[in-house]
Parts: sequence; C-alpha cells; structure tokens
Amino acid sequence: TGPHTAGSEYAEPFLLAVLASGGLDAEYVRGERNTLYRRGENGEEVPVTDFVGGYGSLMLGHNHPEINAYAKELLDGGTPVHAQFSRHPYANDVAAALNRIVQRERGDDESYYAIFANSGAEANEAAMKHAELDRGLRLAALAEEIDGHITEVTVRVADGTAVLPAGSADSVEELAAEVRRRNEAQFARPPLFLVPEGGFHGKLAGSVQLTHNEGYRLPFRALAAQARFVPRDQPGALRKIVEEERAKVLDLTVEGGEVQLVERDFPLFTAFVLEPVLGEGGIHELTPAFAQEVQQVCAETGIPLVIDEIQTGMGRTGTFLAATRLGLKGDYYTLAKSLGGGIAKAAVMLVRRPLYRGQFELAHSSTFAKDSFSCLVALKVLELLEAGDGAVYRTAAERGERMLAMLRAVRDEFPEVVKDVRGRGLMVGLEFHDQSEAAAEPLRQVARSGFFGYFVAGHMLRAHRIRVFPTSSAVNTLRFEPSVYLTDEEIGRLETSLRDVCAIIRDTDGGSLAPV
Ligand SMILES: Cc1ncc(COP(=O)(O)O)c(C/N=C/c2cc(O)cc(-c3ccccn3)n2)c1O
Repeated sequence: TGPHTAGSEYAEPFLLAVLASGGLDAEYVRGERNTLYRRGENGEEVPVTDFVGGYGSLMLGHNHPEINAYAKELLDGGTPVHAQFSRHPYANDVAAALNRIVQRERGDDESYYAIFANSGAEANEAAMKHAELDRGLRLAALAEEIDGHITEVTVRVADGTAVLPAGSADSVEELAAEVRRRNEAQFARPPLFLVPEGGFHGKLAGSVQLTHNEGYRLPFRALAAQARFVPRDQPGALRKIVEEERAKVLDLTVEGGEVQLVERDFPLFTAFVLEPVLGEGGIHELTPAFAQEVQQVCAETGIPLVIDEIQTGMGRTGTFLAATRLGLKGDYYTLAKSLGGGIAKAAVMLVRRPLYRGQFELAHSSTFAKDSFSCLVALKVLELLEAGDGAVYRTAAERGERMLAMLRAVRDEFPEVVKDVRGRGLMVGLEFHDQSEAAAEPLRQVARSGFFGYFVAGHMLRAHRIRVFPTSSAVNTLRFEPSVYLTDEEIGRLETSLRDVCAIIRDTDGGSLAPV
C-alpha cells in the first residue's frame, strides 16, 4: 500500500480506463487460495472468488503457505539469486525433475535439455530461435552437400566420365551457374511456422506472429517470421498447406554416365507450434484426429513439433502435460505460469536431446533466467504436484468434472443462452450464444459492443463477487481456471452467479449487464 499518485495515472492508463468502463477496475490488496480481497468502502477486506487464476498461473492458488514459507527461508538464507555465468545446480535439478516427469508421461526414455526463461512468450521465443538455429545449420549442410556434388559433376564432365544430357546446357559451367542461381532464390526464402487457427503463444516480437488474434499480431508482422494458421477441423488442410509451401532445391548427380538434375526438399518450416488445449483462443481441445495428423505430417517432413504447455501444463488438465491424453509427443515443450508457484517468474523450454545444438547456450541468454530463487521455487512446485503419486493431478481432474457437471446443468437449463461448455480439469469455458440480434435493444448493444463477456464479468464481480474473464479472442466465452483447492462452495457460488446472468439474458432486456 505505497503512496498512490491519485489523479495522475502513469502505468497503462488506457487499459485502466477500459477496465473501469466495464466496472472491472477493482483494486486487490491480498490473495490466498482461490480468493482475492478488495478494499471495501469502509476499508474492510471484501473476498472475491477468483476464477481467472492468473490466467492459469495459480494451479496451487494465491500465496500457497508452503511455497511462501519456503521462499522466505530461501531469502533469509541469502540464496544467490543473481549468480550468472556460474554453476546453477538448482536449474539442473529442475531440468532433471522435468525429464523424469516428461518421460513418465510420454512413456519413453527420450531426454531433454532445458533452457530457462522468465515468461511464457520468452520460452516460446527460445524454442523458435533454437529451431531456427537448427534449421539454418541443416540448410547450410544441404547447401554444402549440393556444392560438393556440383564440383564433382563438373570434374567428371571435364575428364569425360560423364556427359551432359542433350539440350540441357551448352556447358557444365552454365548448368552449374543456373542450379546455383535457382537454389540461392530458394535458400533466401524466409522461414515459416505452422500454428493451429486460434493459437496463442505470447505477445513478444517473434511469438506474437504465432498468435492468431489479428489485433495482437498484424501491427507487428513486419518484425518477424510469419506463421501459416492451420484449420483444426479440416482433415487434410495441414498437408495442403505444407504442399503449397513446399520448397525444393536442385542437385546434380550422374546416372549411367549422364548428368541428372534432381529436386530435393529443403526445410522451409522452422517448427509447428501448438497448445493441446487452446486457452486464450477460447478453450478448445485439439481433437485426437488433428493431433495425429500433425504428428504424422511433422514426422514425414521433419518439421519439429513445439508443444506449448504454458497454460495447459503443470497438471491443469489432469495430467502434468495436456499432450499426454492426446498421445502427442513433442520435440520441444514450453512451460511457465504455474511453474513459478504463484510468486516467481519461471519458464523453461525443453529440447529433445538428438535435436540439441549446444552452441545455442552461448547465443541465447537472459539476466534473470535460471536464477536460484525461481528454480528452487519451481522445484518445490514440482514436488508438491508430484506428491502422493500425483494426487494434485487426480484432484484437478475430479474438480474439473464437478465444474463441468455444473456448467452443463446451467447450459441445459438455459439452452437459448448458453451455446457450449468445453475444456477439461481446471481449464474449462462456457460460451454464450451471440446476442447481437436479441429482441431487447440494451442486450443487443451490450452484445454488439464487442465486450459482451467483459460486461458479464463486470456484473458477476459487482453482484456476486466472482472474478472471471473472457479473452479478446473469444469475447463470448468465460474461462474458469481456478486452483486445485477449488471447493464445492465456490462451485456453488459460481453456479448462482451464472444462473443469475442467464436469467438476465433470457428474461430481461439485459440492461443490468451494462455497468452503472
Ligand atoms: C499457451 C500460452 N503460451 C504463451 C503464453 C505467454 O506467456 P506470458 O504471458 O508469460 O508471456 C500464454 C499466456 N497467456 C496469456 C493469456 C491467456 C489467457 O487464456 C487469457 C489471457 C488474457 C489476457 C488479457 C485479458 C484476458 N485474458 N492471457 C499462453 O496462454
């Protein structure tokens, strides 16, 4: 509660104004488990049940007592938070623990190297950069191999042990020059990424180009490599896109004493990046069919698969990795959010050992990444998640089923208001029908504002002290991402607030949804 610069806002005043317009500009003064406390008129603490859950960063709730006590112990003990360019045994311990967990969930013994970061987007950027370093090195090796073949063929034509095919070129030098010219143009093509439509992978300069939301992505498209966005529900669409973008280079060989011109694929795609469950995109689980097509096409074409578990991971969907349920296996995994236990900024990118390029460690780094405090907190988080043979994962699954059962009951009672209920574990969503054509003018206005879900959220906060948000990529879908400590009482209060909202939409002109 530092000095407040009342009346002169400096930190993102525009966003504050947008929040205020929806009655969402609450100030929270304390948090624990699934509850945030706001300051009431008389200075008292007013409890608000938090289903935003730090957008998925609070698998173990706000200010988990054991994590906080451990953090205090670390700081009191003088942990060397900043010891860059030295041994970081605690980072290795996190990486070793993650290897054990990932191997168990994959059901194999693939091992992974770890690169640490400070945020989810940064972990994704590290994966993008490593995959691009790897692609560049493979390209260079291919170019060198072709160059060697051109030289070899030139020598053989010169010493008469090979001849040019009739009509191909006046000389082998001319043919070699034409091959080199066409290859240069191909090698110079900018790399592409592949991402499912609706994907969200961060908002930094590189990662934002993998985020489908045009508002986030388009203003900055000139800054980074582009993605092709793949429909999630059209079998064959991925293969079609890969075919469309297929890049070939020319090579020379000698068959039966005659010079042959052959075409060879070269890796234009840096990586396929996906979330097993789209979070910011509105809670959409990838279908097993789509997951299988992605795995097959990536295996056939040698495109590395980056599985972004930043929001879905850490047990949120009932297994440590959400990909496990889909049987989806990644070359890279990225984790963040709940890895920091609700108090540290910890993120990590895992690279499958055969793909690893050690020189990446010298080219990529960040001041705060891999610090002792974040790593030791992350280790404590993994310990808590893995305790009791993964009791937290089972609880997440069970609590998710309870939440989904309630949401489905609300949908069944208000079918003209609720369009869909989706998700799994502690990552579920409820989608409202679009009310843009509603009979009542006020409801139409709220729906046409483009902020429908935010107005609903404002009402739930004011009238029911429930904190929830849609996302700007899915404004009609409320997303519920509470901690594993979710109680039946909290589910009951959520149900009451949702039934109230549905009744307002069905039985009134909706005017009460607009903030006072
Ligand atoms: C899969 C995935 N990959 C990388 C990131 C980027 O992580 P960082 O934010 O740590 O950089 C996220 C971060 N998620 C942000 C997010 C996720 C979400 O579901 C909603 C909102 C959001 C943002 C503003 C208003 C309402 N909702 N933001 C993510 O979900």
